[in-house]
Amino acid sequence: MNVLRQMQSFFWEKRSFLYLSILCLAIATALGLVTPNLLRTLIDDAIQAQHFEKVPALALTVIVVVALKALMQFLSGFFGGRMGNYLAYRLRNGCYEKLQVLSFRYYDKARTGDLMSRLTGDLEAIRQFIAFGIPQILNTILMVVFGAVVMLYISWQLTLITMISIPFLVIVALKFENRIHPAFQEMRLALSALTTSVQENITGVRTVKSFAREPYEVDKFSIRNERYKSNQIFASGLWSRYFPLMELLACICVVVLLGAGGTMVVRGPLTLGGLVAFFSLIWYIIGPMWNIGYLINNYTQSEASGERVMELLNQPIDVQDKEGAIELRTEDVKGHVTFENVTFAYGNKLPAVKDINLDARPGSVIGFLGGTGSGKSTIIQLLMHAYNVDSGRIKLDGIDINDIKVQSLRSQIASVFQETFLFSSSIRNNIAYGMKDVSMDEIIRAAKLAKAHDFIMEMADGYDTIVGERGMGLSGGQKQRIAIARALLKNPKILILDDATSAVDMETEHEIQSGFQEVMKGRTTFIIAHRISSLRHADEILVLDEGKVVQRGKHDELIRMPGPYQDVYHIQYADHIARMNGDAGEQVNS
Ligand SMILES: Nc1ncnc2c1ncn2[C@@H]1O[C@H](COP(=O)(O)OP(=O)(O)OP(=O)(O)O)[C@@H](O)[C@H]1O
Repeated sequence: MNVLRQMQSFFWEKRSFLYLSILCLAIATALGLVTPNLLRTLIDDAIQAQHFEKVPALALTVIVVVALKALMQFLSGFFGGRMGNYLAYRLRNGCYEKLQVLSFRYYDKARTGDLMSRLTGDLEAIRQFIAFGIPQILNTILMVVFGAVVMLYISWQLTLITMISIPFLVIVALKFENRIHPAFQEMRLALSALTTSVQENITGVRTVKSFAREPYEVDKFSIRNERYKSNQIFASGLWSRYFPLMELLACICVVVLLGAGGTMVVRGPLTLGGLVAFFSLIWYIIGPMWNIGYLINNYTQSEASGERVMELLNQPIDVQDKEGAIELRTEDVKGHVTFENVTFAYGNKLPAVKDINLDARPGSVIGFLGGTGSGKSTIIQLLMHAYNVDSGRIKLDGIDINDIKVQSLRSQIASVFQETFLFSSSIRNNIAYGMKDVSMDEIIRAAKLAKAHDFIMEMADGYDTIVGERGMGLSGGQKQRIAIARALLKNPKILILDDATSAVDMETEHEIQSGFQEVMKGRTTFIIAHRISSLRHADEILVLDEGKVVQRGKHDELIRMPGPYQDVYHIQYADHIARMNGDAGEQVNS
């Protein structure tokens, strides 16, 4: 119920649906109690008293009551369904919006499958509970309470016998619930393992095939499938034992009641009509009793689902706008980036970057070089305010980025990452991603600068070609060129190229970079590269090792300085250096 209270804001606007659903249900329950009484009147006052002229009117009343009851049940389901759908719709939107604003720190730990199941399975459980669970629980309470009152009115002795048998029914229902609940949970886990293996197999189909692991994958799937099957068989075994047992208990109760009730009719304190009415009421009470286990299960499951959804919605946002944060005006932004003694660690790990200082003047190009895990990407993430720094400050045009609205800061930055993500949409939409009112000419211009135009035009549908999930159907280099076009179209003040040209050949890299130089004039650019050729023209190169800057300077200075930069240069330019030395030797000899 606490969860429901937390969800209040999501359904409060349409609470009238819930009230209407409950009202219709209460009317349906009340009408349900009328039928046994009509039966009693029919038998006692019409048939036994031989007033047969009353029969048509009574029969008609029964039909009207039953029809009205059906209408009320329909309306209760209709309004409950509306309410459940509305709540699920609002929660789904709320969760998705939350996913957009959650910080990178959350995504570092989040699992895709888990988030997907919150937005689908858990929301569906909540919807079902609101639409059907709540009305059913109320229905059970109303039926048992009102049914018992009417039964007491007919015969307190028979009611007493019924009440003695009810605890047995409830105990069996709860025992069954205790066993079926873990079985269902186990079944959910088995199903989730099964779907994960299908999902991973499809996503990683190339890896599976290249390692010829198909038989292993089939075996893995078979084991999981077997587990799911066993769980299902176990659960259906429980069901098949439960219902006959409940039926048996109910029948014993009916037999005892028949004996006692029959004796009472014979001896006189109960009329025949009263006995028939009592018996139809018995099923009125026993039916909901059978469902008690299911209802408790439904409630606990939806509560757990509600908690999982609320946990997502209540997730603290690590990076968010401070009160009074500034909205940057694009035309005023110059792109002057400074890092002052910046240190940052992911979680409880050792710092990923330590004491970083840099001063990137507007329009300058800053390069980063360093081994894997040396902290290059982390510096870029911090500049985008993906995480809060642990100490030090990052400034844009002299303003601490903590004082700038996150969206406003990021809208000044365009990045091309090592791994290009393309959406399953047209190439045109992928290039124009996140931009409004972009003309086709602008898209083509950006694609030409990124050297993507020619290969796009070779495709059957050109810019309207739909790329598959994650850019399937395009080569790594082609994907990267589309990502570069996307960044160029944004025309940012700050451009980040995180190993952006790693998937294209040297010649294309050179071509793209000459395009960059043309377009990036007057913009601050950060380049992470493993190839020295990408960094040659940088105004300053920072060489990183284990999160610290170990060398800095321009290319020409660094190649003369013994150290990691020179080592990399020697490795990458061995041929060139040998050739240069050869030429120099020949010149000396001649
Ligand atoms: N999301 C993360 N959560 C926890 N630790 C991380 C995360 N991202 C990076 N790290 C750690 O931070 C350190 C620096 O990583 P970073 O990605 O900045 O290196 P890099 O120089 O860009 O490496 P590469 O060239 O391989 O991309 C590494 O030790 C890495 O394991």
